[in-house]
Amino acid sequence: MRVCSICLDGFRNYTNFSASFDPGVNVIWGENAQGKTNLLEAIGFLSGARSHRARGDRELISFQRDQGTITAQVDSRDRTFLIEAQLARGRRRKLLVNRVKLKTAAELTGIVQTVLFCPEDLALIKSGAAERRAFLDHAICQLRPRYGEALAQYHKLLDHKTRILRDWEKNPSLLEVLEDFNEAMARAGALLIHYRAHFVGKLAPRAAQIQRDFSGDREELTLSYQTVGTVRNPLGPTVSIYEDLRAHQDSHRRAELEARSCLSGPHKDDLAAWIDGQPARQFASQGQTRTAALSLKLAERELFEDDTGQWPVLLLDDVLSELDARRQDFVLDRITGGQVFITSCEAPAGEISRGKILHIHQGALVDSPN
Ligand SMILES: Nc1ncnc2c1ncn2[C@@H]1O[C@H](COP(=O)(O)OP(=O)(O)OP(=O)(O)O)[C@@H](O)[C@H]1O
Repeated sequence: MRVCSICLDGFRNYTNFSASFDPGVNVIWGENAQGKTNLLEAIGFLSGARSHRARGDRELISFQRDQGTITAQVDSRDRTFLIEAQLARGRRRKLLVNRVKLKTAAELTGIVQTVLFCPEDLALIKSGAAERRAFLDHAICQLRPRYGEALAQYHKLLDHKTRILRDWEKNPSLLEVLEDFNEAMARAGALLIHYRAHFVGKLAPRAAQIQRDFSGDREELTLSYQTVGTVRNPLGPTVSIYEDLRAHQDSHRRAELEARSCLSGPHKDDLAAWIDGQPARQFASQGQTRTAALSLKLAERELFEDDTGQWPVLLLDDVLSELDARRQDFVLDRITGGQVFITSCEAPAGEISRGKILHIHQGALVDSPN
């Protein structure tokens, strides 16, 4: 899968802009606030018509304009697609593939998939479990639609159960349905745990290998899936996970009523990370944090390829800062397979063996030496 070329008009700080890309590495460099992330965002938009940072299309349209367009030629599944996104203020957006209007943005995900790393992803290592759960959920949802359904159902049930536990003293009749909620949550929760455990089982060795390659065999990254303590075998059949969750609910019933909140379940899961045996959250340096977060994303990308047979397009925003020369070299030269876009504030120090360098200044291409 590769993005061959893109045209942007009225998108962020781009007017009448076009660029073509290499099937390998594309380094997009320029000073601050020139449009590097905007370009990455436009490429990311081709997958699912979503931006990783805008809250709506309005933010994506240039300040002085009423509409903006992204047009791209993409090779995927041995075919060529022309993708067009027409964004307009006060009107619904239009998405077209080969000039045919799409019914849903999800149809784009079948053509282009992307894995994005941005500075906010450092939170994957340094912040609380919620960020890591969101990473797992996002990755597994893209691969397994059934997981997305179970996740949505679980969160709906959790909201209801939270309200029951909060209000039961005022309204004791609510307790009559508590068991039904527990039962349904254990069913959906068992599926979540099953999928997460299998995903992490495949992700962990890949991420560990990538971290070793990155650091010249100096660092060992260990990932471990942490779920409800009474689940004896998260990799086992969902029926036994379900039974363990039910037993756990029974033993915590009184505590939950007293606490008036839902104390445990897969909504508290974590993906714990250690570097050389020390918890990464407390002890990883800036560079190690960046490397570990990136190793997770690169491992996710490999699992995608295993599953679909195509490399997703890799978008790396501001990944090079804080990395030493060896780690920069790994990013620029040793990420193999698939197309990669990397933004940087500096021109690459050395040659890049395969790929293209695009210099961006005020939303325009300055030169492209190779
Ligand atoms: N809707 C918009 N219309 C016009 N300009 C916009 C719009 N949204 C953002 N910009 C501008 O685009 C410029 C470039 O933003 P971008 O985030 O791409 O910078 P960057 O090159 O990645 O910079 P940095 O290296 O600082 O991260 C900013 O000055 C921003 O104000």
